Amino acid sequence: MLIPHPSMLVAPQNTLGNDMEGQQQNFDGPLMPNQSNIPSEFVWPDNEKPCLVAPELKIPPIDMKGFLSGDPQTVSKICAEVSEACKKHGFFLVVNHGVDKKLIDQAHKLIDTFFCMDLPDKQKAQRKLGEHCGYANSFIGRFSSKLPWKETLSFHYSADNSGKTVEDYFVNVLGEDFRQFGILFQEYCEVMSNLALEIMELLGMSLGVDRECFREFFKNNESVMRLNYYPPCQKPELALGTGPHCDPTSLTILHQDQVEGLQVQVDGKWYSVAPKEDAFVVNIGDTFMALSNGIFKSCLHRAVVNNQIVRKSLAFFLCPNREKLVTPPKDLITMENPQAYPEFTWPSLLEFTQKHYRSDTKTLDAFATWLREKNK
Ligand SMILES: C=C1C[C@]23C[C@H]1CC[C@H]2[C@]1(C)CCC[C@@](C)(C(=O)O)[C@H]1[C@@H]3C(=O)O
Ligand SMILES: O=C(O)CCC(=O)C(=O)O
Ligand SMILES: [Fe+2]
Repeated sequence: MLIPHPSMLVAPQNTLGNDMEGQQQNFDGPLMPNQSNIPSEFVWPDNEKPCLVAPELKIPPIDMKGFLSGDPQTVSKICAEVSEACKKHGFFLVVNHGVDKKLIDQAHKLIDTFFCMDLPDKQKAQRKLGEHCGYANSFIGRFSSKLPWKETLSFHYSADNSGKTVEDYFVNVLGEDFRQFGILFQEYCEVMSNLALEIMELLGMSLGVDRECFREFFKNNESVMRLNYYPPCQKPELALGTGPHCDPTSLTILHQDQVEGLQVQVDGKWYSVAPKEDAFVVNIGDTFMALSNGIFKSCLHRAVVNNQIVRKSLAFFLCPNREKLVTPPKDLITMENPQAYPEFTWPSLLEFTQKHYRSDTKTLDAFATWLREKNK
């Protein structure tokens, strides 16, 4: 039986406002950006409080067009840069990516439009306990302390051509008035999925396996798109927009607006990743770390907040189709580097992170223990 991570323990009679029918209620915090004091549930312990000014992490800008059309020498240099970054901290930038700037700008504008709506209208998409899609603020009911200072809207994207999952989500959950939202984010997710598959070719070559190996694996991905909205906080030195975590997913393609906030931990120190309008920040998640047999790293990162201005980010989380077995290509399993993690499917890891464990640097190891216990 897995002992729940301490910060997962939620008082059964829950004094913090969520009804026991599993509806996540709302909590002041990020909904009251001008209040001078912040609820104690949003104050992080001293050892996790943010350092608001962190040295900049120098990560390589990877020229995607240069990779896709470059000569062998260019491709080899790019693969070496990606391999070095992914073995060290799992983050790199992608530039010259071919994504229309207008599409990105429209997506950011719709984040503002949605999160500036009245709370009851946002609550039409209210996320339910145990589910990872929908509208959430405060994350009350998930965690009893160390709450993130943010509002989020998350929804599924399915790469198979069966339908328009994103467009349908917005219309079905929020109504016909949101069809334009759905059309925009449907296109945004399709573009992200295509970019992710190109990056999978790059990661395959950087690991020395067949270029098509991971592209094929993620071809019919069932991914998650998340809109992050970080209201100003009057005590930014006490709070965190997103707490320290490793993404449990496979690959994250993040577009930050022009407000600083993303930080990555490297060798125990926090570094900021400066926003660059023409770049996506790409990072390895736990699932891809397992696929790479531990060679590429899924690393701790977080988002700090400020007391002046809203910060927003668009995060596309690539996830394999639910049927896929996450197990490394045979070439990555050697005597020197035996299989690091038991094989699993993404839905089982997702369930673990949604119901049993708060994501950190040990998620995969704790998940392996949980799987062994479950399968005894
Ligand atoms: C499948 C998911 C769970 C989270 C959203 C996507 C991918 C990233 C995960 C998350 C962002 C990692 C940090 C903790 C988390 C609780 C959060 O801050 O939102 C995670 C998301 C979630 O469980 O809702
Ligand atoms: O908003 C950011 O910069 C990072 C958010 C993040 O890490 C996440 O949503 O997983
Ligand atoms: Fe993340």
